[in-house]
Amino acid sequence: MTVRVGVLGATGAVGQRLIQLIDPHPDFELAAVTASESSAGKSYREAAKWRIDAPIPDHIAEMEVVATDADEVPDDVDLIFSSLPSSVGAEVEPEFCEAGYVVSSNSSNGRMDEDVPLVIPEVNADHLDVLEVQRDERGWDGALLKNPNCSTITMVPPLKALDEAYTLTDVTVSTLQAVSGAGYSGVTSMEIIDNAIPHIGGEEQKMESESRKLLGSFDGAEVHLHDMGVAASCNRIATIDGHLENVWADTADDVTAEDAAETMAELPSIDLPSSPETLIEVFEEPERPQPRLDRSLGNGMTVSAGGFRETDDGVQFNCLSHNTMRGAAGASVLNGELLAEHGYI
Ligand SMILES: NC(=O)C1=CN([C@@H]2O[C@H](COP(=O)(O)OP(=O)(O)OC[C@H]3O[C@@H](n4cnc5c(N)ncnc54)[C@H](OP(=O)(O)O)[C@@H]3O)[C@@H](O)[C@H]2O)C=CC1
Ligand SMILES: N[C@@H](CC(=O)OP(=O)(O)O)C(=O)O
Repeated sequence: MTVRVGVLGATGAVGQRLIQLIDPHPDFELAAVTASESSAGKSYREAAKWRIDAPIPDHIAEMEVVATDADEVPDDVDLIFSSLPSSVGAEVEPEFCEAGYVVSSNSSNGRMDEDVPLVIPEVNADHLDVLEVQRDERGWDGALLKNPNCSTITMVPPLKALDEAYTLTDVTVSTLQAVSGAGYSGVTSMEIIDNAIPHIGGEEQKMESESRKLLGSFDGAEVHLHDMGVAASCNRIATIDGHLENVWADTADDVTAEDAAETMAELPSIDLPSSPETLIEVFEEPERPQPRLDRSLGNGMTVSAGGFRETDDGVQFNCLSHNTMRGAAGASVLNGELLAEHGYI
């Protein structure tokens, strides 16, 4: 089955990654690219400041960028990927859903809404059926599915492994986040070179709330948040891609460093085209994972972990993932594959 797809915000940092993933995708065919009014009417080549180290596929370079409006997207598009600034997403995503489009969104608006599923397919695919509640409540033919924040996505698969085996009680995390997370015009070179910035607006709150929703349970009517405590501290550093995180996970049951590592290495992946064969790559070397060396594992979809150490209440470890692949575009594409597998498109 070929699914015709559109990308909202196709010229941005995440939008370009979406194009890169959709072009060779076995089941998806790109049919529409949207951006702001200032890009509408231009060819994709003219509108996008292409920053990926592989050329823009020729046929996509010549596509016309249209305004981000449901009337501008062909009716035979089955699936929309959204990578808009969240203020724009909050306005237009519901309009697309109301017009009948199924939307897999990477933008942060609505992630904690009770009738919006927030999903990492390898972690909580069962939450997808929140869409039934959403359709009942909102009367949409379309649907809105979200993937989480890129820093949250990095730590949640390792936490899922620990929670299944030892039950998490408290999590503390400190991040070292790449500049691509802020988008192309997010931080200037004068701000970040020879520097680190110990503040990323709203990021800590997202990690603290989204992780509890992802590891929560869905009873068929609502998602109950996990009752663990989560405290986050977020920092921007001068890497291009790849968020590295130091995590302290307290558990109800005793856990050794070796057992924690083994539990993570054994967390299964799933059978979707964009899922990596190994979901969590566990390193024995204490200095791994590192952004430059490990962000591209599993085509940027593998999470890596290492540096395991027992603490008084649980275990400490480091983890890493590619923020624009596993943390953004890859996450949305994987959610699109899940929607197709479950018959939502
Ligand atoms: N970068 C990352 O690692 C991650 C980003 N995200 C989220 O993904 C979303 C996109 O981020 P990113 O790609 O980095 O952002 P960019 O700023 O790089 O791209 C934004 C995109 O949205 C379009 N756009 C901007 N304003 C409007 C508007 N008023 N109407 C229609 N389209 C508009 C832009 O078009 P134009 O080119 O015409 O301006 C561009 O295509 C954000 O919500 C971000 O928080 C989430 C996880 C990770
Ligand atoms: N804030 C993240 C990226 C991002 O845009 O996250 P969100 O999808 O939650 O808005 C970062 O700076 O690395």
